[in-house]
Amino acid sequence: MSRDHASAGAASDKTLTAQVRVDRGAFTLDAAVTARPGEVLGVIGPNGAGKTTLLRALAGLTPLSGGRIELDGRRLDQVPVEKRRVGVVFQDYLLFPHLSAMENVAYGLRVQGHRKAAAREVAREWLDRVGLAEHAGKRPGQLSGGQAQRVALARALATEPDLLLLDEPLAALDAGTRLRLRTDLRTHLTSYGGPSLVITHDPVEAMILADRLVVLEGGRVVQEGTAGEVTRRPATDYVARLVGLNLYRGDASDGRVTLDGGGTFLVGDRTLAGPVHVAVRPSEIAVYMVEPTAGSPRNTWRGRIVGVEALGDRIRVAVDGAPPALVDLTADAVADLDLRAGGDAWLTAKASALTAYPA
Ligand SMILES: Nc1ncnc2c1ncn2[C@@H]1O[C@H](COP(=O)(O)OP(=O)(O)OP(=O)(O)O)[C@@H](O)[C@H]1O
Repeated sequence: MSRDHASAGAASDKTLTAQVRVDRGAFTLDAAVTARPGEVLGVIGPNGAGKTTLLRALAGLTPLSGGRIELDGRRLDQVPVEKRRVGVVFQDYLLFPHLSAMENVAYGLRVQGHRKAAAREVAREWLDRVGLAEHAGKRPGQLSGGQAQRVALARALATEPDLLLLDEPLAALDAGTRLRLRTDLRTHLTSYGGPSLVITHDPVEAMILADRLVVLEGGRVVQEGTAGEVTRRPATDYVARLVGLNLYRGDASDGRVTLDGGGTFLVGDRTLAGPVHVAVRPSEIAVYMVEPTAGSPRNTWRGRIVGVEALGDRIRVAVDGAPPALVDLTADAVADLDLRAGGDAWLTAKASALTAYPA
């Protein structure tokens, strides 16, 4: 690293604390996010949830209607955009088509006031770090998607930003390239040292890249936590679908949950009372063609098969009943049971296989 670059900023000691409000006609984003130095915050949510709006607001590209953005207690939202030291990787990278990879990376440093030679030296180092040393002279049009992504990442990191923001950084890549770059990106995010925020549609990507997840829906944070916390106890139908869980709402009393949509579940926990969620993995539900005889404490209910579809190495069966359920079976089991859409089936789930928690 050149001397004037090394002295430029210290990304590693700043915590992001933001309360962001953006009014956009019918849509309002009102979300609080925090990220510690070195922490990668994954932002997930359905289309139109406000993920990009959040990122643009943090970057200063969309004005706040309210709230504040602080880095280590200092107001970032009062700093002019060009002085914010925020690195952004956009979904389509937004590289300058007429500049070489090296000039694209050097650009941000030039804007920060680095001299041309120093900026080029740092840019070369960064292209080397992302494995593109021999492509420094190429323009974006001569690079593959994966290479362009790495130039965009190098451009964002070269400025030693206090905050790093990435909007669907791997979405534009083909599946194979995405897989390879995911691991590289995780490595770069880990060595970055400042707080970073990654928007993604892909739950697997979120789990690999992020230390903690924030789920946005309708402009609000509906859940946050580690991937494990979010997937074990989804707070909304969106999260449950994302992680492939059945999620039910109901009212608990004395180890029994009366489900809002009809039906009851015996759950293991007798201490729960009042509104609860019950999450059940599709693989924890068994299917029978005739009513099973009573065994260990379990829930048994009847339903109609409304869908049978292949899902990787399993078959996912959708059953309409009280309650409805998604069930994962092996192909052999589906053949043995002679399951087909339109037929009736009995479902069972052990009380111990249900996760019940306060809603
Ligand atoms: N320039 C704009 N003017 C007015 N409304 C906008 C504008 N951009 C986005 N919106 C609205 O803001 C809401 C949130 O959009 P945003 O792009 O932030 O969502 P997102 O979670 O990033 O969605 P996606 O996953 O589809 O990219 C949407 O309802 C959208 O219609």
